[in-house]
Amino acid sequence: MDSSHHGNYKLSKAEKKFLRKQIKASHTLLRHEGIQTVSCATQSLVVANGGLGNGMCRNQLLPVLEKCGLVDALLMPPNKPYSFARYKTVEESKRAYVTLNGKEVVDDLGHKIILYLNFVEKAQWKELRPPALPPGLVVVEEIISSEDEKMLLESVDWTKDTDNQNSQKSLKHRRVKHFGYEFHYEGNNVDKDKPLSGGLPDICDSFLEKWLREGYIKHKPDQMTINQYEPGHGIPAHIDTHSAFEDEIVSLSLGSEIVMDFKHPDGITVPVMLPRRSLLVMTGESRYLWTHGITCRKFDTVQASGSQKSGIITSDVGDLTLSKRGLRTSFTFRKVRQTPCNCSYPLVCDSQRRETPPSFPESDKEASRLEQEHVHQVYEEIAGHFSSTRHTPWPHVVEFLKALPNGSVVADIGCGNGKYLGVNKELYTIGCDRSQNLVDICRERQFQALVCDALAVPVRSGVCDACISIAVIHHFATAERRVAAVQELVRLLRPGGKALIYVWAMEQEYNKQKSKYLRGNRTSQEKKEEMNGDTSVQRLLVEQMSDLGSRDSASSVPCIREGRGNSRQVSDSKLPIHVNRTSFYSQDVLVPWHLKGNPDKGKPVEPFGPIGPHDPSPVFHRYYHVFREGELEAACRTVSDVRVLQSYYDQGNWCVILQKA
Ligand SMILES: O=C(O)CCC(=O)C(=O)O
Ligand SMILES: [Fe+2]
Ligand SMILES: [Zn+2]
Repeated sequence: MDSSHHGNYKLSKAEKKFLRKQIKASHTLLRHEGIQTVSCATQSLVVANGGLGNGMCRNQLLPVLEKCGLVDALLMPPNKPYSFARYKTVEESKRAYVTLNGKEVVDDLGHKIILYLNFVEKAQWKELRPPALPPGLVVVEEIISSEDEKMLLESVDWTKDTDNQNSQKSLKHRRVKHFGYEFHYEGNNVDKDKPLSGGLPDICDSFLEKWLREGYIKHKPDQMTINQYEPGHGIPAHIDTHSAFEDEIVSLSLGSEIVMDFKHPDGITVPVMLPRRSLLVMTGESRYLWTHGITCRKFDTVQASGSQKSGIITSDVGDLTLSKRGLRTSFTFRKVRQTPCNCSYPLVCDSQRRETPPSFPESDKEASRLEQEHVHQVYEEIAGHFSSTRHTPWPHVVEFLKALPNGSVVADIGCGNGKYLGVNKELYTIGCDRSQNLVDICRERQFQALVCDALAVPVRSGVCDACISIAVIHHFATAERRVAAVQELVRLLRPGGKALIYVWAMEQEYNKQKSKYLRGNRTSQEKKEEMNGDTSVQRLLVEQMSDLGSRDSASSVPCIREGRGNSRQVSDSKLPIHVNRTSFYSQDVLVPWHLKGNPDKGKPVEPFGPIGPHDPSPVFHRYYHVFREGELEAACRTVSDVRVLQSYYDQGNWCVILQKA
């Protein structure tokens, strides 16, 4: 049967609805994934909603497909809400197309999922993942016996109240216990002068001695953290603070296997299987440069055949499925460092910052200086690259602009490269930005724009019908300055005029959904934009198909992190450097921008430390104050003559629409 020919026979309402959705699935695959479907029958099908990314297991989908014929290959790419099936013959794939299209199947958790099938030329999947483990990483399987595992697990006493030593904590998404030295999550460091009494448990001693003897580890650890993860729990991506611990960090997995994600600063993610009773050894690059973390979820994407138990999850999408997590307890052993770290990764080394990072501003003057150095100057330097990553206007901003009456006068305060200036041609729009280079880009695009500070816009009061300020006010470094920026926006409005404000949210996970900023696993094209926090990257198919009964198993559990996710030591009032693509643990942060391209545009300075041989792209740090829920609204309420019409969360941002009285 050809999907485009349904003869003269009149379709029922349900059939029409199904057809619409099937066509939509095909369009979405093309638009977002570049997968072409074809109208003539072939041996191969793409099965939308039949993917690991929306909770479908290999052993659930395969029998369904096999009812229609012999399946040659079933490719299930990780985290994707679709899979590819190749049948032995076209006859069989046609049968599948006819019988399974629109068919409801039930996944592992009893959710109903409707499949949409389309023919493709070839069942193929280009794997972008490098086939190697991060350098310096080893997983030693079966390092202990089942009996020892049992004994170690039984030795952990979670009931004992050791609060006087402050070594046991119930964090939001796992339980922890510390030995030897306590790890302080607030500062991401240990107190070297205050070892905990008792040292490491005696029970660990014989194992450590044995691993030393057999060469799995080189140093005897003096600190241990026990983490316990229920299914759905996790640990945010982080690098164990360089200045706190020596090179070698090892973690023993007990009770259940789990997949740990390693991420390189360039954006590559390598998921690594840690089987139960295995020892993860991180040294060198894998310990110092790559982040490690465990995503909060109840299922992991694993190899179906089980031939290779540990290490990197294969890139063979013909052999992936989902595995239900169990209760995992890990013993992480580290050696506390007594001298500063001198690793070869200065960009991520808290011991090797050449200059001291800026502090939290104590006065308006300091705030202004911080903004100058870590907002204005940075945008001036990165303008070209920044602009090349900012194409797609955010839909709700577009909606706001399109809803304004024709002829409205609109100011875009902090217009960047002008991506909103031409959205609605029926408006009179003027942009302004603090960066000359960005304003030049706007002018090249034939938009009206001028350079100014958002605290002093050279426009008469009350002349604007509307104003927008998208991703700007979070760059002001005190609460007073942020309110003043709102005040200035309101000053421009005529009575009844409206303003739309977007600021970056501290909460990058909201309503059980991770923002695009947090979501990993992207393609190389996506990487370019995502690397520096652009939120306009392509949406996942699973979102597009949200009305098709899909669910995102990868983020089905809310996971607000307990304040970790950065490798830096946060001492006194120094601003912490945020690790891109991780949760925020501080509201005032420096967010790195990895400058790519135009190297001839003068050698930009590297603020904290030399550019190592490992990272060819200079890094700039932009200051941000990320807003907590309600904070933007509260700031707006202190401004007179204005009321908050609407307040909402949109893809990692807090947003308000104001109206002048
Ligand atoms: O659970 C694990 O294996 C790792 C724990 C970890 O990375 C840490 O506590 O720093
Ligand atoms: Fe760690
Ligand atoms: Zn270091």
